[in-house]
Amino acid sequence: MAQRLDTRDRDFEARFTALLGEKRESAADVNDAVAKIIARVREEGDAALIDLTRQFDRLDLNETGIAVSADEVDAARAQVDDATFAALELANARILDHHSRQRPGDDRYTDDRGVDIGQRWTPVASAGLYVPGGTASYPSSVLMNAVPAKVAGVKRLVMVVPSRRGELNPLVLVAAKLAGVDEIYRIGGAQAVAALAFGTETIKPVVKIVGPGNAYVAAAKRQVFGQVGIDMVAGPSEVVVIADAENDPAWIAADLLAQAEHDAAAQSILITDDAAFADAVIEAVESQLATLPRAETARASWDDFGAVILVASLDEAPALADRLAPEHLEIATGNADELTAKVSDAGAIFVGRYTPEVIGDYVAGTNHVLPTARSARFASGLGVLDFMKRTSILKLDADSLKALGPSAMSLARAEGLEAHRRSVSIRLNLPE
Ligand SMILES: NC(=O)c1ccc[n+]([C@@H]2O[C@H](COP(=O)([O-])OP(=O)(O)OC[C@H]3O[C@@H](n4cnc5c(N)ncnc54)[C@H](O)[C@@H]3O)[C@@H](O)[C@H]2O)c1
Ligand SMILES: N[C@H](CO)Cc1c[nH]c[nH+]1
Ligand SMILES: [Zn+2]
Repeated sequence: MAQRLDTRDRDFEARFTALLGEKRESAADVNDAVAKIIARVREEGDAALIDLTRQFDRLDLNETGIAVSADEVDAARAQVDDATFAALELANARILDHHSRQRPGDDRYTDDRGVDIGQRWTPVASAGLYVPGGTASYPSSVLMNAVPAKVAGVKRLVMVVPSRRGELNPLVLVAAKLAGVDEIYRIGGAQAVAALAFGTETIKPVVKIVGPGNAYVAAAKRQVFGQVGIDMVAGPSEVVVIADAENDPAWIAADLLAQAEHDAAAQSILITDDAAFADAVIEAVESQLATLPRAETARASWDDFGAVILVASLDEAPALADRLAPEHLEIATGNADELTAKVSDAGAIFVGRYTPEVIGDYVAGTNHVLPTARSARFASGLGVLDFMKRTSILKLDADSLKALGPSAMSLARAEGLEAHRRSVSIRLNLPE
């Protein structure tokens, strides 16, 4: 069962601090193994991909080819029923709509010294999208990663997805086509990340790699950073639910389990001001676990990392939420808007009793790739800006150079950089 805390207990601060410091990811050191895999892909290219895929995914790429063909993608549609396809189309359209609003604007103006100054946004030339395929497959994550890239204007979008024993979820391929992915390769793990970063005979390198994955994928992304850009390294899922006693305990229990079923290392936390309601939610979690297909995973997550925090007043909840900085925060209280305004550190906030986090996972339109492990204190969810970069633009004429140049020369002299000083003075015809 989840641990219980009460802000009125004398040991609360110590226990809450321990909860914040908890490491939920495997401590196993995968870095050395990943470094070796990356080195092999750099040296041997496709041959390393073929060998490592045989070893880790039990698939012979000599038989299937590394690339997924357009015919295979088209054939996948026939394996998806119409209702599921319609749901995918709705999700795609809403994610597209919402992310279109994130497109940044360029800026160009002339300041009071006559300097023409501004900034311009351009997309990265190519992006690699890692789609996990080890233990579960996530068509929704294909859309969440690919759509913002398309909205940003990325010209070449490359997807990698492991195909264990040759199996590929047809909905993943259908989602890739819907979102406009250009190339798909049936490889996974650190070798796929290395191929995207350095290229092989078959795969041209990309300039940015995004997408969630297991510890090997995360370590590989960290190791290739610099050669390519990466998004955040998102870890196991988490949710904090702030709820008053007016909720149906079964609804709140369902929300806690929706996160717990992702991963044994996922974390679900309830904050409430009513002890009897807390008991009722815990009871509902137990009864729902009895019929949950992924009960083993959800049970492990709830028992090992779940928590129920009792507060004297819900006014205490926003500060606790900020300290937890969760990936997802649900606020199911009568004054949900008021509490929402008081929280600043959360990846995404779901406001009110009728906004389960799961709607954000699939069809709301907001992105479900969000910062975990308290990184919402400094990071944001995946969005259009992750696929763009900003270039500043300056244009001076003789007069504006005369207006600004002398100050630049003074600062250059102060830094002992004479060539810098001369680069200005030579244009202003000033003496050496
Ligand atoms: N935050 C999100 O939005 C989000 C969404 C979906 C999934 N996820 C997370 O992504 C992860 C997916 O993990 P997964 O394992 O199912 O799939 P995965 O595709 O990330 O990993 C499978 C690959 O791992 C490599 N691998 C496995 N064992 C290895 C070993 N011993 N040595 C070297 N390489 C090895 C293999 O190459 C294999 O192809 C989960 O933790 C899940 O919670 C997060
Ligand atoms: N909740 C996950 C992100 O934390 C995303 C997801 C995909 N499918 C279902 N849920
Ligand atoms: Zn989810």
